[in-house]
Amino acid sequence: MSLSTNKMFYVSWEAFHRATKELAHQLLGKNYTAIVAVSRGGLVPAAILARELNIRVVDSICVASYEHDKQGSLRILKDASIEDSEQLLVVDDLVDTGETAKALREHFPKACFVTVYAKPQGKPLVDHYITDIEQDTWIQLPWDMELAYSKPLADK
Ligand SMILES: O=P(O)(O)OC[C@H]1O[C@H](OP(=O)(O)OP(=O)(O)O)[C@H](O)[C@@H]1O
Ligand SMILES: Nc1nc2[nH]cnc2c(=O)[nH]1
Ligand SMILES: [Mg+2]
Repeated sequence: MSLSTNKMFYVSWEAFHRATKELAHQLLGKNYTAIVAVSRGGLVPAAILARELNIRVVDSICVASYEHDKQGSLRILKDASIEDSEQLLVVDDLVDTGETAKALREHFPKACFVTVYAKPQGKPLVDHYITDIEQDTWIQLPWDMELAYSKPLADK
């Protein structure tokens, strides 16, 4: 979905950290040995999961989604150098339409694909996620926001 919706789900750094740690709890004890972060959104949860699960091998795959007529296809700008395996965690911040997840699952068919947030359309494509978000809601992530003054209600 695009940012045309006015339903927003605002995520603070603290809430993002808490939800990602909850994801780490779900993955603990499963013996993952490496992480591939789906850049850019997956970089932040990947760092948190690497710390919590004591995983020191962390790589990234850099992708860009096409817009307009080629919607759904994904361009790999830089591939990961880690091989696909059942001990590999592929991490993204969220799944929306599922197009990114679909392409990454094809790229890493053995790996475990996880996100922090999932919308209904993309949910079947993730192995683990923490928070359900409605399809028509835009997730505002903390790195896309800044603190700003808010007028008192009486002045609005
Ligand atoms: O399920 P989908 O509809 O494919 O959407 C999910 C993808 O969209 C966002 O990335 P985006 O392409 O905005 O780029 P970024 O991570 O570089 O910000 C998000 O980080 C996921 O990777
Ligand atoms: N920040 C953000 N990026 C997205 N990419 C696809 N869906 C979303 C969303 O809801 N929020
Ligand atoms: Mg992304």
